[in-house]
Amino acid sequence: MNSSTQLDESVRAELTALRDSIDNIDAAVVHMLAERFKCTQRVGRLKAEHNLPAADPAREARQIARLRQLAESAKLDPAFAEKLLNFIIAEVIRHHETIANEHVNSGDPEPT
Ligand SMILES: C=C(O[C@@H]1C=C(C(=O)O)C=C[C@H]1O)C(=O)O
Repeated sequence: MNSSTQLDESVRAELTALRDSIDNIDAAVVHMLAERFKCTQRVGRLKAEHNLPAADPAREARQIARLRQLAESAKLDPAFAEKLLNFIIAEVIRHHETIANEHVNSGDPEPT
C-alpha cells in the first residue's frame, strides 16, 4: 500500500466519521421538530376551542430576539436562525388555521 492510498483511507475514515455524526444530528433535529409540532398542534386546538387567533406576532418577536441571542453565543449566524424559526412558525400558523377551520366546520359550540 503506497502513502497516497493510506492518505485516501484516512480521509475516507474521517469523512465517514463526520457523516455518521451528521446523520445522528439530523435524526435528533427530526425528533425535536416532531416533539415541537406535537406541542404546537395542542396549542392550535386550544386556540381553536377558545377562539384565539392562529398567529401571535408579539410572542414570535420575543422568540426571534431570544433565538438570535442564543445563535450568537453558539456562533451560529443569527440571520440564519431567524430565517429557520420564521420558516417553522409559518408552517405552525398554517396548521393552526387548518385546525380552526376544522373546528368551525365541526359545529362545536364556541365557548362563551
Ligand atoms: C405556537 C403558537 O402559535 C404560533 C406559532 C409560534 C411558534 O411556532 O413558536 C409562535 C407564535 C404563534 O404565532 C403560540 O402562540 O404559542
